[in-house]
Amino acid sequence: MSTPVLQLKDAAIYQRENLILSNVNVEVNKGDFVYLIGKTGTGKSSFMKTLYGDIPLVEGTGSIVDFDLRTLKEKQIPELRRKLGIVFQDFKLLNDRTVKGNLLFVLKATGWKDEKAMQSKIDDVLDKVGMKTKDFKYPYQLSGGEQQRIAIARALLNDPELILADEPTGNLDPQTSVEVMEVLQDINKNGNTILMATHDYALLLKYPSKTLKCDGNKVFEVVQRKG
Ligand SMILES: Nc1ncnc2c1ncn2[C@@H]1O[C@H](COP(=O)(O)OP(=O)(O)OP(=O)(O)O)[C@@H](O)[C@H]1O
Repeated sequence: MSTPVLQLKDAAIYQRENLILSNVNVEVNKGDFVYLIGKTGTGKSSFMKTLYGDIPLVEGTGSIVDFDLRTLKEKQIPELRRKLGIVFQDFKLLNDRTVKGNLLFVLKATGWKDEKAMQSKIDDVLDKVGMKTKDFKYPYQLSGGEQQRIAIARALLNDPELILADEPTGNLDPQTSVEVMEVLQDINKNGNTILMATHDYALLLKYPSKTLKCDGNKVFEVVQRKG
């Protein structure tokens, strides 16, 4: 049986008073890898922002990792984000501390206290993204692809029920994009659910999966043709 981790029904998404997407009906189930595609300005980021509580949902219904987006309170947002792993195009690592420092910062901010448990979690997530030997480096000493791997490791720290990746390969060259995509594919195969916004059609062709498209203020599923 499929277990939904995200469900939007007849939802409308606004940026201030501007309607960006309407009649949005979307379901993402546990274990899925789902793409969200669409031309620039069609609402992919607005859609993602609604999911992590940056834009309030004011029309329709929406639930994500057991939070009701319509009744979500400001003070629940950190708790929601703890259950989500969020990966951005521009990595958003803290440049004043090492890779390990970046990961420790998130663990401490989310209530972890036991030093041994934190070290073991850091080793675990860095291993998953193939960066275990680079925990002493500063972000500016890493390539873009390596920085994105660290951002993915950071997203995995609290065993998220859903990973939201907004253009995770947007700042990377094609070869590095494929490498980062391989990491995302691996963690999906290991059971993580991923929703990834992208405009990189080459990745879609290379790694076909369920695809939602934003176009003309709507979101609909597109069927990818084989061959
Ligand atoms: N803070 C804002 N206030 C008002 N309108 C906004 C705001 N941010 C974005 N918009 C508008 O909302 C629409 C959708 O933007 P959004 O960033 O969601 O698109 P996108 O598909 O993610 O594009 P891109 O691929 O360029 O990131 C655009 O018309 C944009 O101008």
